[in-house]
Amino acid sequence: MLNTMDLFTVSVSAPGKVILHGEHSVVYGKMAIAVSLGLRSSIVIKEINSNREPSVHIHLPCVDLQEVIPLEPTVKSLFNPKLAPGITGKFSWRLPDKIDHEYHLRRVDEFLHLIKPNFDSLQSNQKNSLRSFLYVFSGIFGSTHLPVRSMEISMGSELTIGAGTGSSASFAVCLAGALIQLLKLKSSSGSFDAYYHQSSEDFSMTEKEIISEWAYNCERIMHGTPSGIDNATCTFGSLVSFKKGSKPRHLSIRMELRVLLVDSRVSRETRALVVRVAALRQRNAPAVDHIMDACDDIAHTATQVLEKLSSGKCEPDIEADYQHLAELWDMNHCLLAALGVSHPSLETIRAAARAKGLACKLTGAGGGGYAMVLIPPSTPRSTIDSLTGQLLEHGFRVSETRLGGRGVSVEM
Ligand SMILES: Nc1ncnc2c1ncn2[C@@H]1O[C@H](COP(=O)(O)OP(=O)(O)OP(=O)(O)O)[C@@H](O)[C@H]1O
Ligand SMILES: C[C@@](O)(CCO)CC(=O)[O-]
Repeated sequence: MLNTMDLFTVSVSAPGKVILHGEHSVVYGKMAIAVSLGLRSSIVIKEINSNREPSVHIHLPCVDLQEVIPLEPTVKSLFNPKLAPGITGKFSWRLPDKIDHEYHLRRVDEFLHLIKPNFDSLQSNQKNSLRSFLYVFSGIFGSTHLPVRSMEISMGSELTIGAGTGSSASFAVCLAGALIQLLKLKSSSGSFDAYYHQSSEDFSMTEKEIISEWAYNCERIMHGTPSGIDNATCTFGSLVSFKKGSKPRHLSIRMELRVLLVDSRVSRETRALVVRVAALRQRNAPAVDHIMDACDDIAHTATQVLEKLSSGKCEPDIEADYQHLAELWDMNHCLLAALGVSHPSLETIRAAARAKGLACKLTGAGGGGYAMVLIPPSTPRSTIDSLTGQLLEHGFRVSETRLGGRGVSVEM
């Protein structure tokens, strides 16, 4: 019999991400680099004693959703996920890349329709959050013998949802991280199958790889064919480089780039912008291919400069290295503008930054969304405050944040 001593609470956070270089060109096989944001999502899972039917109480204020999911039918319908066709053995939570994704997702969808007959009338962001929750919860706990009990789960985020800063990956990384942390605590606490003799307070590299893969599966639920760069960046933090068809590469950059992250408040659709670039390329293939090659060179050079800056070996060059980065940001923005994915609001932000001697580029698909202003360490506080004031007056949203911070972490 479990007593209150066995009730666990876990708290986990994960960053959002921005693309530093390689947006659009990554679609054509070039290198992209993304970096974690200082803005984070967080989750708290609290096991509770309840006299009512054992249930999971989910509170997702960012998508305006509050749900109670009964545990017993969840266990019956969704536990024991299957391995993908052609793979023999038994599924384990350590093998998210081996799950029969389509089948498990289909079971989750059928189950949600069963317990929530009005499921189809929910907004699509609410549906995706619920699907992702049940998918990961049953995928992880459904392959263990650990007893599941009533719990309260609540999630918050400092990120704007659906604006290109990786809120979906950050959400999924938090979720998978917290469930794995709970599993660690439960299995190290008693006489259950001991996955861990001792539960550590943070995630190991192997656990991070597992978390990133669960989050990748959630990204598939949200987007269909994600590249994998978002979940990797939100999990590992720091800098991730990515090329289509290869595994994302985690680069350990021990520095934090300071930026002003400016929300143009112009909504845009990534898919439409990608189509616009494809159409431009169809009419002007050689010119567009040269632009993509130039973006690729910029991504490679920027990686080298960042690695140099982070090595800490060359103190006297810091100013020059930041100047080099600024130059690369400027060139990259202009190349993206040549592809037709800037926007008057992004140009207004850039002009204000340039008037203060600061480099600025759009990030993500463009056409609106976010711009980033690079703030070298020597920038006077008064310059940052004055630029922020001007941008706010134009009606933009501005957050001063750091890029390149820690990835998924257990909060004390
Ligand atoms: N804090 C959260 N709580 C619940 N659901 C969330 C939360 N954050 C993100 N989501 C889910 O992620 C979806 C947003 O994914 P979407 O890819 O549209 O935006 P993004 O991840 O911010 O942008 P991008 O993928 O271009 O960086 C939401 O619709 C919701 O389902
Ligand atoms: C524009 C794009 O390169 C980045 C969008 O964040 C599209 C993609 O990589 O799928």
